[in-house]
Amino acid sequence: MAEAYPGAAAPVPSPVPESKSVDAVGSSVIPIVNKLQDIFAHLGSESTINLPQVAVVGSQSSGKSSVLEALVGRDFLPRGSDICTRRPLVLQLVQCPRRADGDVGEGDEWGEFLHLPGRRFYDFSEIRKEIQAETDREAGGNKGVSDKQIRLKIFSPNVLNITLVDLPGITKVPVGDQPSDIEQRIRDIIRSYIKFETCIILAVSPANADLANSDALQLARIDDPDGSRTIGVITKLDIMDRGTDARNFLMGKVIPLKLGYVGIVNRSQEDINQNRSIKDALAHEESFFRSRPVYHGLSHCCGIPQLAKKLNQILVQHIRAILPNLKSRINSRLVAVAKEHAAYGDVAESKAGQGVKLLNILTKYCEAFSSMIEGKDELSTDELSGGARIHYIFQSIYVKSLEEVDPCDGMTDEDIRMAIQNASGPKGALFVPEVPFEILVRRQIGRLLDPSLQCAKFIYDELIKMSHQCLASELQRFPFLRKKMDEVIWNFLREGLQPAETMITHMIEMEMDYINTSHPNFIGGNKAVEIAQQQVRLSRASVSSVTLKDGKDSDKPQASEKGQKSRAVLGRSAVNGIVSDQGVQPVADSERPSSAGPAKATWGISSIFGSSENRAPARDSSPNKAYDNPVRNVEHSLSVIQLKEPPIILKPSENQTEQEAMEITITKLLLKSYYDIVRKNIEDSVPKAIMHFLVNHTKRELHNVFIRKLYRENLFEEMLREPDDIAAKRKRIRETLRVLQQANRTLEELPLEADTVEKGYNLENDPTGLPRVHGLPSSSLYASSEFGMSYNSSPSPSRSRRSAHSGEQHPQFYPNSDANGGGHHSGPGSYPIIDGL
Ligand SMILES: Nc1nc2c(ncn2[C@@H]2O[C@H](COP(=O)(O)OP(=O)(O)OP(=O)(O)O)[C@@H](O)[C@H]2O)c(=O)[nH]1
Repeated sequence: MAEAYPGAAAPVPSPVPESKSVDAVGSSVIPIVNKLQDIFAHLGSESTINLPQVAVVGSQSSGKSSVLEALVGRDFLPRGSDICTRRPLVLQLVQCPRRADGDVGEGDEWGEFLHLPGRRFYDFSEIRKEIQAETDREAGGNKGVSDKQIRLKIFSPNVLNITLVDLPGITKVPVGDQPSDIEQRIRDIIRSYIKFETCIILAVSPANADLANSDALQLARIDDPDGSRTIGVITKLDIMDRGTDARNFLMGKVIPLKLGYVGIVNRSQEDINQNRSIKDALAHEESFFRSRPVYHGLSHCCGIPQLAKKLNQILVQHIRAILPNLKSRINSRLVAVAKEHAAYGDVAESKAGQGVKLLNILTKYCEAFSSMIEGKDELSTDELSGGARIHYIFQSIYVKSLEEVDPCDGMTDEDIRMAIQNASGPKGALFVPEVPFEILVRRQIGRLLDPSLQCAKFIYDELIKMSHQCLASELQRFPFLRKKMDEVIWNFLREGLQPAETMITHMIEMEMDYINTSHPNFIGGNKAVEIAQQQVRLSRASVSSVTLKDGKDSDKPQASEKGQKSRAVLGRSAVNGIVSDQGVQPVADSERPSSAGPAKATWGISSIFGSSENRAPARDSSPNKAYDNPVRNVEHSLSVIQLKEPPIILKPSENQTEQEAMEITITKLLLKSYYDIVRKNIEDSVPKAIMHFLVNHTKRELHNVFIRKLYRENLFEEMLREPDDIAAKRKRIRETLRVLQQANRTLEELPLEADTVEKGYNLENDPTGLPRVHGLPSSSLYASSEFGMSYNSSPSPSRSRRSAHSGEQHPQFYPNSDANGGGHHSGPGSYPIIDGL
């Protein structure tokens, strides 16, 4: 039992039963925070609730450490009239698990310093000594100040995970080892903590100094100009000058603060010297306010419990801010888990039930497969899927690749020349024969087969991929069924691939089999010759201009003659005038094909050139000097001319004649034109064949195939057999769902609960079922004016109670005299002191 304080208006009954543990700062928020932590844990996230830090600032000896101690409820900080706090003390309260029986014993609460890892301080007076010793170690023994923190953790089942910071007090005149700029240094240390938006500032000002010039308020205002996180704490109300009081200040009339002020009476130095406990100090404080009529009606801003209440309110507001986000996270998780739970479904027992289930799965699978192909499935925004991938393969891979291929790819001019010479047989290259064009174009068309078959294979692979994705989560339950379904669909797809491939092969073979040179889009021989001549003329013009410049042209009559001969052949079939344009003599009339008109080229290939009439005259005109010359030469020779043995492999002579160049150009033009026609046909019809034989066929027939192969009564049991771990998983997911639903309900209730805490009520742990007021003395002596109650020095036990749910308070005066008998825990005796460590 506390010793009576001098000056107390009346003997103060014991605030709480000695054995009863009292509450630490924010303890009323603990249940809510614990619930939230549970919810976070269920979300499987690392996130926790980061509560704001609380820092005490003020001038030296203003009572900062005393306020902190009272809030924590244990004696462990060095206090005194001289400078005590010389290094920032970062005090982390850490909630540790409660014993199974719920009791808190001596060994359940301890302190640990960062600089002494692993050492637990169960004796709190030892903590104070270590703070002093550690301060001296860093800042020296002679009033020196250091910004190096001391970090202390207090472990207890009764605390909220919150950080409190005790800071050195502002001083003006350097003493001891303090440097000349001590005031600025201390201000800098303080600001390095209070500048953060998440820091609640307790600006402590002693009432026995000039409040209007408070260092604490002045400093807090710099970092919190609108006062949204500053609580003004006025200490030493008990030692104000006689005749003065802090009423106006507490009411915010002098320097207004959004969060308001709280007036405090801490232990005096004498009380500390006499080892008066915090509990006694709180009782004394209550008695003080009760005995000072000037503070009546200001109960909401008087006393440590009110300060605790204000802090609780801030914590609750902070928690409230977290709730909406948490709610939406829980909701979306709930939706996902509920979906997963539904996927596990129930176990069908009867044959009929199993049949329905199996049929259902097969039908759903086929629907999902079709939807995926048609693009009605859940549309991904990350990548192409299903049918869109098929389209991509057709257009962006297959068609694009074909279009990029040069029709003469893999075929050099020499190849073409060789083919022309071979096709001409022994007659020499009099005309461009049709045969090499056909051979070459066939060869190029044949090259379309591989990419077309590959395209079909790609689509087949895509369908296999889709089959994996269909009903993936639902079929996890039935691995045997999944395996069987995979087998069926894969076989079926393979069966679909075969006709598609055959069709593609046929289409290419058809194209190769009949070269339709009458195709309306085919360039035709005449046009090809025309273009080829233009090309040759252009290239020759550029060559001759170069040679003329060199002045060497006239020096080479042989070469010119040779050119005349080859051009003569071209001249016969080419448009009149073109050759002479090049400076070559026109051939004799007798050598001209009679029916060749000037606008009609007669290259001797009837199918290409459209008219077969041209062919005969062309043949008639074939004898020329080139054929006669060797005979003449032999007749005139007198000695035997020995011929060289022909080599085993014969290649055309190295020099390409102009006629040959022209023939090559024409052949290439024809090739390109015809190849383009075929390519377009194939580009169009290969995707159609694949869609018809493979994709759509699968879509149409899959369900029937499934039913035929898998829907057998004797297989139901086997098909729907679940692996053991699935049952366990179903159980787990059901439990997760239940927990999440619970968390969701808790979140629904939390705002109401938070509301209660914010108003200062906590219905928990009250044996009478009456609302126990946290952070606010349940004694009506402290009845809040916000509830229309006032401080009363002559308490009446007969005051009525009002429901906490309706936001009303239950005034109780002296609990021991409470007629209803519920007062053993209320009134000064049940004063909910902030303790618990
Ligand atoms: N009578 C009375 N004395 C008080 C009150 N608050 C603090 N004191 C005394 O004032 C002195 C300074 O208190 P501290 O809590 O050490 O003050 P502080 O602001 O932490 O001091 P420094 O850390 O040195 O700046 C101590 O002797 C306390 O007992 C009060 O409300 N009334």
